[in-house]
Amino acid sequence: MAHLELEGIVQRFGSHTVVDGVGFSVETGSIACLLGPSGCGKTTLLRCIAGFEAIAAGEIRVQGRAVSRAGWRLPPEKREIGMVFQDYALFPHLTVAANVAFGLAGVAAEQRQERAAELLTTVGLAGQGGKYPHELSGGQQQRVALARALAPQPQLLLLDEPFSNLDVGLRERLSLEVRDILKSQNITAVLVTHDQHEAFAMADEVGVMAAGIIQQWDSPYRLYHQPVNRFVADFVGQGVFMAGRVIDERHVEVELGILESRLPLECSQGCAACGQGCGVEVLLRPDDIVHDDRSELLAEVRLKAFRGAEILYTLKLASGVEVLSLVPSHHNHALGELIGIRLDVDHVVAFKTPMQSVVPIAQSIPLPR
Ligand SMILES: Nc1ncnc2c1ncn2[C@@H]1O[C@H](COP(=O)(O)OP(=O)(O)OP(=O)(O)O)[C@@H](O)[C@H]1O
Repeated sequence: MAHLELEGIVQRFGSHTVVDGVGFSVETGSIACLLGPSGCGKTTLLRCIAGFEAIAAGEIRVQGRAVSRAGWRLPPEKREIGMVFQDYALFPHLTVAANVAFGLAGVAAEQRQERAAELLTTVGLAGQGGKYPHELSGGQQQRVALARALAPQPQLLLLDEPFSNLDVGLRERLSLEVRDILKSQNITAVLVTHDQHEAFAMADEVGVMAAGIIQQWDSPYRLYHQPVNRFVADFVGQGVFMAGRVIDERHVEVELGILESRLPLECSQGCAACGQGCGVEVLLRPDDIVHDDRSELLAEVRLKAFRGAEILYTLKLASGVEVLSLVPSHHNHALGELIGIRLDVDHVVAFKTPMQSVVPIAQSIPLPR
């Protein structure tokens, strides 16, 4: 049985529908993430799960038991749900150990201390229980907040942008550490974030939201490689769309040549019968364009972003269209330089162009070396 189930959830503020018919389920021990741009309704949905917000329609169930329906909700304190917030929300006048033990009302003092110490060890803060929150770094404070949320052994943990106050490096490391902790304790969790790196580092499944609707509920891998619509393709990962024309179910012609797909062409919007000549926009990720000195096909370096092991190049083709290419950073080329590229597309993702028009394909005229 799924640990958490949402069915047809609608939530409104006045006439503004913020969550519009959302449904998904999360298995026990699984980590799910709601990912989307600011204002898409993800925090509101998390608050509905926690019981802080009422719902206008649908049903939320925790371990098969309804906790919210239109016109009724189980109060948050009766849901056995733990929460971790963006701002840590620690009590400044209590020690770290006392913060962690706070949720253990009704437990004998000695056991509370033991449990707090045990949780602080779990989150990598052994021996720090006597300190006050202001004596800790942001990352350490968030670990305390996690330990405090885990103290009462909640059935379900909800995390609202838990790492967004931390710097990028720490954010990624802590997401992985928290994932480890949750997995080791088989805790079911739902995370809300607008940061896809955080979502990908932590979650087993991700729901990409826009305008109150889950656009795609999938594994991080499939969201990146098989986005179901242009919104998901744009929001998740980087890439460009290039005009193309379908040749057959495994081949699409774009200005760079003919793309051959190992898997049958996946055209969105139910375009199963993508036929010859059908106009499409093909998603090209930076890893689909490979730098190859031996290639006849040249592109001009317009921008470069050094990323340590790799450089993300923005390359201009002869037609003026720009594409992205992720290249090992020892291939360090200057702006304006012409470099050889070739396509290495494993799986072609195409979106039907409006009106099913047959688009003209620019010829891939080789740039002069
Ligand atoms: N209490 C409220 N009263 C009225 N409108 C609200 C309330 N809370 C949120 N909203 C509106 O609901 C919409 C969704 O807000 P929500 O906070 O759920 O989005 P979000 O995706 O979590 O965004 P962010 O990443 O910026 O937190 C926004 O348009 C917001 O202005």
